[in-house]
Amino acid sequence: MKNLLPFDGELYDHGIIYEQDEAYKIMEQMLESIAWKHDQVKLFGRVYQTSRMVAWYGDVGKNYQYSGSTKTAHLWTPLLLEIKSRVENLCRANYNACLLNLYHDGNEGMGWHADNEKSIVTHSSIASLSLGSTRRFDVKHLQTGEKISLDLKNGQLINMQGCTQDYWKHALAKSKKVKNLRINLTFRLMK
Ligand SMILES: O=C(O)CCC(=O)C(=O)O
Ligand SMILES: [Fe+2]
Repeated sequence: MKNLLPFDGELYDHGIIYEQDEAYKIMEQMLESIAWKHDQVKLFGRVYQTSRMVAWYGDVGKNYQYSGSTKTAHLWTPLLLEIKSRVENLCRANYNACLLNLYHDGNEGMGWHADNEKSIVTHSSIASLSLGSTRRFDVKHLQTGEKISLDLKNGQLINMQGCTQDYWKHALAKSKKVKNLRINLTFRLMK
C-alpha cells in the first residue's frame, strides 16, 4: 500500500471498508448506543464545551488524559469490538482504545493537532474510520508546511503510524457546505 506522506511518517488510505448501507447502519447504531458527551477544552485557563461530541471506549484501565481532565474508558460494545477486529486486520496493528467524535455538521471540525499524548504508545498505529458525511482531512508538516488533503468518505479507513505525529499535524476542516452528521472512530494503542 502506498504511503501518502513524502517523508517523516506514514499515512495509508485503505479505501471504503464498509458498503454504504452497512456504514450508515453502523452510524445509526452508534448514535443510539454510544455514551456521547460534549467535549471540554481548556483555553487560557477556562473550560469550554464544544458542540462536537466525544466518547472514549477501551480495555479496562485505559483512561485518557487531555486538556487537563481524565476520561474513564467505557467498556467495548460488541459492535465496536467487531469493527476493531476488522480494522486491526486491515492495518496489521493492535488497538486497546477508541476515541469517537461526532460532528453534527460542517460548522464543527477539529483544529490542528498531533496525537502525541504521553499515554499513547510512541509511533504506534492510529486508525481512523469515517461514517456519514464526507469531510476534508488535512495533514501538514510542522517544518516545511507541506500539506496533504484527503476527502474522507462514508466507510473509509485510513491510518497513521511511525513518526507521523512527531513531524505532522492534522485537522478536520470546517465547511459551510456540509449539512449532515459525521462520526469518526480513532483506534489507538495506549500504554
Ligand atoms: O475526525 C477526524 O477525522 C479526526 C479526528 C482526530 O484527529 C482525533 O480524534 O484525534
Ligand atoms: Fe487526531
